[in-house]
Amino acid sequence: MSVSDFTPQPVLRDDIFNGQGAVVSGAGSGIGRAIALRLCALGMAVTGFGRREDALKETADLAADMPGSFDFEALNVRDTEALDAAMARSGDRHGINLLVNNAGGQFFAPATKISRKGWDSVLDLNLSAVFSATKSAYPYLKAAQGAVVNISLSGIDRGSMGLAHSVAARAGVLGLTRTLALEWAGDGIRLNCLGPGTVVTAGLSDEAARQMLDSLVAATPMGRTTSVEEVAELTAFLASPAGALMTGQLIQIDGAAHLGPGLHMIDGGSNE
Ligand SMILES: CCCCCCC/C=C/C(=O)SCCNC(=O)CCNC(=O)[C@H](O)C(C)(C)COP(=O)(O)OP(=O)(O)OC[C@H]1O[C@@H](n2cnc3c(N)ncnc32)[C@H](O)[C@@H]1OP(=O)(O)O
Ligand SMILES: NC(=O)C1=CN([C@@H]2O[C@H](COP(=O)(O)OP(=O)(O)OC[C@H]3O[C@@H](n4cnc5c(N)ncnc54)[C@H](OP(=O)(O)O)[C@@H]3O)[C@@H](O)[C@H]2O)C=CC1
Repeated sequence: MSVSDFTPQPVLRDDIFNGQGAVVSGAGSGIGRAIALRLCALGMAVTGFGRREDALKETADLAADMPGSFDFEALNVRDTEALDAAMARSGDRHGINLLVNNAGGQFFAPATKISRKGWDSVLDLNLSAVFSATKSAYPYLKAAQGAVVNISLSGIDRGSMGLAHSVAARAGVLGLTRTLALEWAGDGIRLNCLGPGTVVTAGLSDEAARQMLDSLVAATPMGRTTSVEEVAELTAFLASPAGALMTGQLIQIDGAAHLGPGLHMIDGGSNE
């Protein structure tokens, strides 16, 4: 098994985001925290969203000496009213040059074991909340000619055992991303999806996930997991002038897992 803590060589100028603002959901842990910290290191004023105030506070402590800044709002992204109000506060404070819709997750279960309520919960978190956040950030993104990065999964085009709800939601996000890339191109707003492969975070730390890890790595042609820093660097790249003509894309950062023998065939649930 090869779990990666690979840290990419920085490729962006240290002050590239000075004077710019971002919102990152799920910034209190894992991928979202790594993205928030990288943006702060590059001079961005970042607002983090998440339900757990203590986790967001830890991110704020880690960002304390960085050139940018980190403030946060403890909220549930599924609460549209709270989301709209927090987005407006952040936008009014420092503008929104970048929105990162990272908060998300699901449970592994075969479709026969997913109740309608379970389906609705996963769709609400991983699709509808992304729509709400993006729509509510629109005036600020337009003013800044900004960018949106939606954190998705790799391999959503070929399905994934045990993830019917989540793959359907992420495919919906890709459709939304491409449609808004067309509708908002005239405003100078760009939207892209990033599809990480397996990333070892708290979200993948339960016993079932740990047991799957060897198989997940074995099904990844490049033979290792994706590090949170790699996802963060690519997010920053997409927000930078280097990504100026990139929009409507799903970029899979997964060591070719989506092409390989079958991350998607590893069964996280069982019909029994
Ligand atoms: C093989 C390829 C692998 C590629 C790697 C993929 C790696 C992906 C990793 C990650 O995504 S990391 C992030 C991980 N973190 C999480 O996933 C946690 C996220 N979970 C949640 O936020 C919530 O659990 C939820 C899924 C959004 C549901 O929230 P809600 O508060 O609405 O839930 P509940 O009210 O508790 O339950 C609603 C409904 O769902 C049913 N349910 C919950 N868990 C299961 C389960 N394990 N199996 C079946 N059903 C489940 C629950 O029973 C409720 O339905 P009813 O029973 O009331 O009908
Ligand atoms: N780890 C992996 O292998 C992969 C992960 N992903 C995706 O990357 C994203 C980040 O996952 P990862 O960092 O691994 O896992 P984490 O569980 O560490 O991160 C999920 C984050 O989302 C936040 N969140 C979840 N639900 C809500 C909600 N209703 N309202 C507000 N915030 C919420 C959580 O904060 P809080 O609990 O405080 O609300 C948490 O910070 C997710 O969308 C995940 O599906 C994609 C591919 C692979």
